[in-house]
Amino acid sequence: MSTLRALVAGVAVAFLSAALLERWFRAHPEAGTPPVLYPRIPFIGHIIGLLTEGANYYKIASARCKQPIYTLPMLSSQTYVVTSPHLANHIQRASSTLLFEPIILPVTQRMVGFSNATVEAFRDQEAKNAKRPTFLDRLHNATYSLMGPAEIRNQGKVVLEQISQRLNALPDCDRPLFEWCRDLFAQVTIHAFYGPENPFALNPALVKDYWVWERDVIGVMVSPIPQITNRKAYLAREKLAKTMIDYLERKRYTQASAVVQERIRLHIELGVSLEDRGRSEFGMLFGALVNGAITVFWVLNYILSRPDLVKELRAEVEKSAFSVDHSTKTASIVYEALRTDCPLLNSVFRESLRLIAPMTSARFVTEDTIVADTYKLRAQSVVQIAGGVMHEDEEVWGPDAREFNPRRFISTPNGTKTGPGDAGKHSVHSAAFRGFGGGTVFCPGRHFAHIEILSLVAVLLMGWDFKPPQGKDAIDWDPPKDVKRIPIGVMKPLKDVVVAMNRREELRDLTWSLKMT
Ligand code: HEM
Repeated sequence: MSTLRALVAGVAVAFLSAALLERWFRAHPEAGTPPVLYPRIPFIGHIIGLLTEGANYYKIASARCKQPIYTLPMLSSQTYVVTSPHLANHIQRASSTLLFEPIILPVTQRMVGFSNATVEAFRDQEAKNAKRPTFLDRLHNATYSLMGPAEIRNQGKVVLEQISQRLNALPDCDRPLFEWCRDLFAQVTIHAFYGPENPFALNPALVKDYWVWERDVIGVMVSPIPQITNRKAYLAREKLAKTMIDYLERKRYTQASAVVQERIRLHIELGVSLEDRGRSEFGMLFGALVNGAITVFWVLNYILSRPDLVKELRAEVEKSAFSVDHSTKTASIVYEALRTDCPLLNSVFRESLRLIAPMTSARFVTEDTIVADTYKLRAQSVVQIAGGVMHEDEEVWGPDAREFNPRRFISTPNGTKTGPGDAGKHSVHSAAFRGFGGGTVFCPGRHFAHIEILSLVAVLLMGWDFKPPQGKDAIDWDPPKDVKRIPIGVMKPLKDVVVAMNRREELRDLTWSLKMT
């Protein structure tokens, strides 16, 4: 009984001290720092909010604190949340003191299980001291240059050939659309990056392990003992990491993409162990597979649930990018024409991303930094550009900000703000669309993702009909999204959508060929 009393007294004292401390801080906010949004439960309220509400918490907090930037105090540190595109632009430009590296390194270590020695090697203090480009600088530069719009063509051709082959062998039947998109996307993407001897090609069942791990990736990352608390996902991760290690050990990468070959070379040059080189490539898969696979499902969902849009898009693709060679019975779709001559398809792609991408671009403040000549960000804090909040902001996009508007990006890739009757249309700030991040951490995979997603969507629209499955009168489009997920990627559907996928009768006998010129 006395132990219980002591415990209750201890908790009461802790709460009282926390409340007093917080009152003190409230009375003495530091001059120039962004306004503070205090949590309802002192010190830990925002942490609880983020753990329980995920990306949605930034929307809840921003609705309470309608400011372009504000401070979320958490225990002894703080996070600054940026909700204005104008300030996002300033944050992106302050890249000498607001860094991605101190955030991404520990995150990746927890994600893939690197040793501490490898993380130290990645920090490359020697290069920093000598003011030379670090390992991560060189990896970053190689990735951006080898995945640029011109350099990505070879890899693009491989992925289009893979999609074509798999679709040509696809039987008509009812199938869960999300699961099907996800698995197809994983297979063709890993082939394009890691070549024909990639682990999923040698053992297709591994794709399922991949999604088991991905579903609980956050759990594995935050638990101190994931081998016990998140066992299934942890074991899947270890199995996948081992297959990547085996892939490297047996030098199965001779036909891999240029970017993978260069990554492998740079890791060997740094002296990273075989084990951690395998884990690093496994981590790379997360960037390459997950967002694209989920995005393709949502783009299809937004289009196929709107019969008029299906008609318009078919007409656009048919006019600009589609042709049939009757002598060989081949139907072709040319990617470059999709990119440059199909403005509605491109607009739908960006609009879909706008509605499913809640990602926050997180940067670590390495020294006190003044942003936009106004706000002081304190060293050792984190600043987050709240993509999900910005994407739903009516001030930015107009009164239909939460709705799907297929034409929003039709005249400019930045999007246009809608007004009453569309009379007052004007271009949106270039930093408001956060689907691929921005600044020095602008997604290097975006050109490749564009090739894959636009081509796959176009061929499915042209070659297949999507009808209700057996026994149903309608398709259950627009499943709920996992809005509470920690914002490390696009939102998944919480329920799959079953569809009857049948080849269109008039094109049934043709072989499909997706091409790059
Ligand atoms: C629809 C598909 C994709 C989406 C929505 C997406 C989204 C993003 C976003 C939002 C960021 C910025 C993160 C930040 O600011 O903190 C990012 C960065 C990154 N993405 Fe993507 N991505 C996609 C496809 C890909 C692909 C195919 C790759 C394959 C290489 C890739 C590799 C990366 C990498 C390596 C970074 C970090 C860049 C750096 O370290 O500077 N992404 N991506």
